[in-house]
Amino acid sequence: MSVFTKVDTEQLAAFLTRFDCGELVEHRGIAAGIENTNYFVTTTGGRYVLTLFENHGADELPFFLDLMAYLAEHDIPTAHPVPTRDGAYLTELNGKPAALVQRLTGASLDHPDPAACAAIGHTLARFHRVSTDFPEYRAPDRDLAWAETVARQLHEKASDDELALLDDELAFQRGQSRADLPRGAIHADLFRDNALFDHGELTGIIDLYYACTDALAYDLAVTLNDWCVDERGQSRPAERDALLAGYLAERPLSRAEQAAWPGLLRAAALRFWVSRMQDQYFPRAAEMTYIKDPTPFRRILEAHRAAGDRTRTWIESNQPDEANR
Ligand SMILES: Nc1ncnc2c1ncn2[C@@H]1O[C@H](COP(=O)(O)OP(=O)(O)OP(=O)(O)O)[C@@H](O)[C@H]1O
Ligand SMILES: N[C@@H](CCO)C(=O)O
Repeated sequence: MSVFTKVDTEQLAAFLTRFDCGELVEHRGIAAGIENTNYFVTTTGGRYVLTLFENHGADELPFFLDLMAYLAEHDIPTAHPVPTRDGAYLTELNGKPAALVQRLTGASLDHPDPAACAAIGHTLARFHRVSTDFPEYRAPDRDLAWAETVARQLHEKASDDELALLDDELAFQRGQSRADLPRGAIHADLFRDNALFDHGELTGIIDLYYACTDALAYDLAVTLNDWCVDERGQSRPAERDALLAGYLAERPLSRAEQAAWPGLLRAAALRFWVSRMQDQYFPRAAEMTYIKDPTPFRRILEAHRAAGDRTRTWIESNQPDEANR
């Protein structure tokens, strides 16, 4: 359940007077999500999502909210935050940092078909084309230094074969550099449950609360690892080809990105294998009763390691012509 901070009707009605969004009609808690408190809010003016941020410091929230506004204003399907009458996106409710954002239509897909994968690839590339000019900066908070810190804690808990794989992969990743790769604001967690589809149309990219400034191609690798892999960690080729074709049609990868691609796929698998093991071995408070299985990401990592440079072949041979000249 994901209502950690209860908001009653009176409190919400008073809160909404800070916005030019009409009067409260109804509100109800949203069950999905494990990080924040979310409510669907209907007013006489429209439909919104109210988020009370449970784990983020108020200092990092403007980056996320400004990015959502920036993307929505550049025609990327994200929820535009609603400004208060004073023009602020970030406000406070019940002692928690809070924001009201537009409610998007649609629902996430558990089993996206190639057409949905092409749509997310295409839209992610459009996201990246504009996010390189987003003027704010946020350091990645799930980077290699973070993984190394978690790995040290896992030494007390994880199995010998998990630790051997983890240590070997960390050593490989220490030798990888992103210095030559195009950077910008990235989503960093664009899993299937963070995209909404309505009648086959991609209507929303949500939950930008891991967004940060990092290599664009890494964001593509994160997305591909979730959208195009089955429960056993096996690649789904039709979905993979559609997602990459959708992306590359809009934003070809540079030669440096093509060379880095096998390592980025591994880094993206490592990041979620590590965070899921952290949640499994060190569960946080009550909200973490729903723990996602780390095993698929271990399998994905092993598959990318076994494939070696073969994961680069597809990327190189499917670039639009001008990118390879
Ligand atoms: N702008 C929006 N429009 C429509 N639905 C939304 C919107 N934002 C969130 N939702 C709904 O609320 C649910 C939870 O939101 P979200 O994924 O942001 O939760 P969270 O707790 O912040 O994050 P996490 O997924 O990391 O646990 C989503 O699955 C979606 O159904
Ligand atoms: N998308 C993440 C959870 C939120 O970061 C996962 O599936 O592990």
